[in-house]
Amino acid sequence: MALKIASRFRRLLQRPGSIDLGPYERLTQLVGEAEESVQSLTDEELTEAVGELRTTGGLHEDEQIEFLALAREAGQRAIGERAFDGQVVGALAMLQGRVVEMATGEGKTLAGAIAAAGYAIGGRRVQVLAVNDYLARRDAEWMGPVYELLGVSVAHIGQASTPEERREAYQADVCYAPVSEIGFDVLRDRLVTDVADRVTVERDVALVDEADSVLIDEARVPLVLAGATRTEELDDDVVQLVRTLRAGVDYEIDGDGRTVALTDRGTDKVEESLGGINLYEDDHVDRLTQINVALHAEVLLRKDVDYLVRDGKVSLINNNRGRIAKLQRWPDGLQAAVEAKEAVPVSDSGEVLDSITVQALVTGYKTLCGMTGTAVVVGESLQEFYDVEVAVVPPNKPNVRVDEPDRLYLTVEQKNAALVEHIAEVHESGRPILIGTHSVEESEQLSDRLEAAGITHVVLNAKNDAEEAAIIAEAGVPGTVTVSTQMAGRGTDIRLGGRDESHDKEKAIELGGLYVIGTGLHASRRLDDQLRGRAGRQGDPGGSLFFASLGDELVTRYSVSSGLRPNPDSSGRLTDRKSLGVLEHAQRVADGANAELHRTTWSYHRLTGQQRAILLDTREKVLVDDLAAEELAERAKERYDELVEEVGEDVVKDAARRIALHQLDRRWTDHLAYLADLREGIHLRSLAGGIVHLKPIDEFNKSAIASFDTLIEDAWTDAAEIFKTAEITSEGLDEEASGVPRPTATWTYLINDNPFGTEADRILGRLRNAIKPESVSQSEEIPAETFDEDDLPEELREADDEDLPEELRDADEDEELPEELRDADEDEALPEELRDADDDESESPDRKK
Ligand SMILES: Nc1ncnc2c1ncn2[C@@H]1O[C@H](COP(=O)(O)OP(=O)(O)OP(=O)(O)O)[C@@H](O)[C@H]1O
Repeated sequence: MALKIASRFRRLLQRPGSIDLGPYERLTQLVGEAEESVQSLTDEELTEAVGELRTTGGLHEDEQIEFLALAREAGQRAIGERAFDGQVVGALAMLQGRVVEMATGEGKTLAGAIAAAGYAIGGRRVQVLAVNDYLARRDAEWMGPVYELLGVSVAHIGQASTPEERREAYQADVCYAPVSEIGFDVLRDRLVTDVADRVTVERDVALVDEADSVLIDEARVPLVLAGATRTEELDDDVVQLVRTLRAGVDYEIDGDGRTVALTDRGTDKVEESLGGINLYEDDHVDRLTQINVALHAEVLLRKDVDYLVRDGKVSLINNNRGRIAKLQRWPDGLQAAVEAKEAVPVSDSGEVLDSITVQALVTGYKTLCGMTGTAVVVGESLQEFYDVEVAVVPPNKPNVRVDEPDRLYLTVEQKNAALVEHIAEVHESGRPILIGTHSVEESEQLSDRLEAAGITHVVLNAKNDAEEAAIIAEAGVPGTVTVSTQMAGRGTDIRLGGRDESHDKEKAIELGGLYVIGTGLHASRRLDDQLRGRAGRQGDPGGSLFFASLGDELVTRYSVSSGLRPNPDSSGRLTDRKSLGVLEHAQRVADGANAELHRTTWSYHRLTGQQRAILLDTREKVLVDDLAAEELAERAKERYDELVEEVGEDVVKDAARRIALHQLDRRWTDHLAYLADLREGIHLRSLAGGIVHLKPIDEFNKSAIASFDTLIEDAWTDAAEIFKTAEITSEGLDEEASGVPRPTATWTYLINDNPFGTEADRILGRLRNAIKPESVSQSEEIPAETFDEDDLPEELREADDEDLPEELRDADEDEELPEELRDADEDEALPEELRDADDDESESPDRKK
């Protein structure tokens, strides 16, 4: 009874959303007691003792205790780190499929390695999902000696790994890899025509590092496999022409800054420049598409914010991480348009062969666990989407970091001035400062301001992860000012006094430790906390402070500041509760919007995932069995028998397999394109307030099911037709001549998705719809996009955007919205599926539609 009460009491003390750690703590105590008996073992005996625990059905409790005692000893011997109790508790929780919250610097790397090894000894195969190449390699190598002593094989994968290296790495007991690389391998394996070409293994245990980033923030990011079809070039005259167009006169930017379109005047100008053609005639559809795509690239995609130009190539910046996303590209003509804009060589374009979201990838594992510094606030989402619980492990030494209250200013300019002044003041004392910005562009602007103020500093701007890690590791040296985007150099320990703690560590402590300054609040408190968490590691002193202004994107997008009566002091600072409340409100709305968007996206992807599983089931039978030969022998019997006679049964079976695989893949690619169109059409109809009889998701599912219904049967019918006339000799099938060519090249990328398709999908879809209304069902209900200048606020009508004062350039968004939407707090006026939707990812309804 007493025990029960104690346990209830303990539960009450536990952080909300976290599970009770009591059972793990009791086991950890037993691990401590078992430790002495393993200390006398030689290294060989230790490895042998772990080997004896190897089993196939997972470790029982007493085996877990023994294993953890051995693992603790192995950590001590191999890398001089004896796992603290908290790390053992964390490892135990992960071994039971939990996501563990441990603060920065508490040693997640070792805790994760112990858990991974524990799974491996229990007969499971583990993939540690890292956030980038650098961390995958670093952790695999760092923990390598521990694994070795435990007799557990370990490997890692990075973007540069060859197929052979990947195949071998996946075979290891524990494989560290960026989540995107695993996803791309899964997609590529999906397309093989020979089983021997596969590299991945069955997805068994996923141990996710930075679990909240991967499972929540990036969950809806689709990983895409595209195949080359042709090189798209933009005509130079189109590129030149678009450059002469003027904002607000020849084209208008949509209220949410996400779409752009020609005005009537702009259309006239373009038509005239192209020799008096009518852009809207069927003959000029390609031209119109080119113009619109080029315009989008020219005015909406910003160099150094959306992409960087390096080594003659356009690299996308992953906005979630503020770093270059290698191998990413925009689909279809958009990439070519940006390449033309930047005058770099045009790369191949292609079609989407398959795609999978991070969430769908992760839910494909049999067991999921993970670790992060900030999990508990997304505990409910983790439960909802992945059915995993969070275990919050308290820090080894209490956190003494001082988090100062946010400093709010009226305008962005006032905030920036105060920011630089404050940095200068603190820097004067020599206290090490780490400044977190939201984008590479912002980092560079701040850098200019710091330079003007004579403050020596280093800037991390999306170069490479290893370099960033090396720079940020030195951020704790007195006198250092480091400017960094939120995620740059993450996973790197910032020690006071520098990487080896030899540069005035004592002074750094005396000065109050690392001081983290945020240049603006993030869309979620959790992201703020990630930045703060870089200071005050392992009980070190430290501090944090965020600056904000009512002009920040967070506020202008998600909150209402117009009803306020701000009363700033002479520096523009606001200290009244009501004004400060705006920040919290904006973060709450943004958080809610993201959660809703996540839910909606997932609902759109769930059916596609189920359909993919059905398709893959058939594909697998074709690949490993003789299903294709059986089907085609039945559907084209005469030809089949004839060919067997001519070239032998093995050749015919192989040809049948290749033809069938091609047709299944072809149909799937077309189906995906159809789904993208479908989402687009439904989205536009609901925005237009057209006749929508069903909820958008139901409408989508109904059509998607109907389209998939006959997909496999249609693929067989086509395959049989092709088989009848295919070029098949004793050498095998001539794929090209038979009309079943494989893609000449494939590449992968990832994009920020929203339920209605990627941004580029949407632009292209809209273009298609505007141009060819018959291509989308019920499209007559979709009004063509027209931009009526008279609807614009006076000062925007004729003015070139560049001529406007800065606040107006961005501020016009609100003005453009109908009254009831301007400050719409809970988005009541929006169509249901858009309520709370993240503006960043979805379109805000404006009156043009
Ligand atoms: N048991 C231990 N004994 C001694 N040092 C340890 C132990 N565990 C971890 N460390 C050290 O603590 C530091 C932080 O470890 P680690 O980088 O794994 O933390 P983390 O929790 O992953 O932090 P982040 O949130 O930045 O990823 C490292 O320098 C590591 O060597």
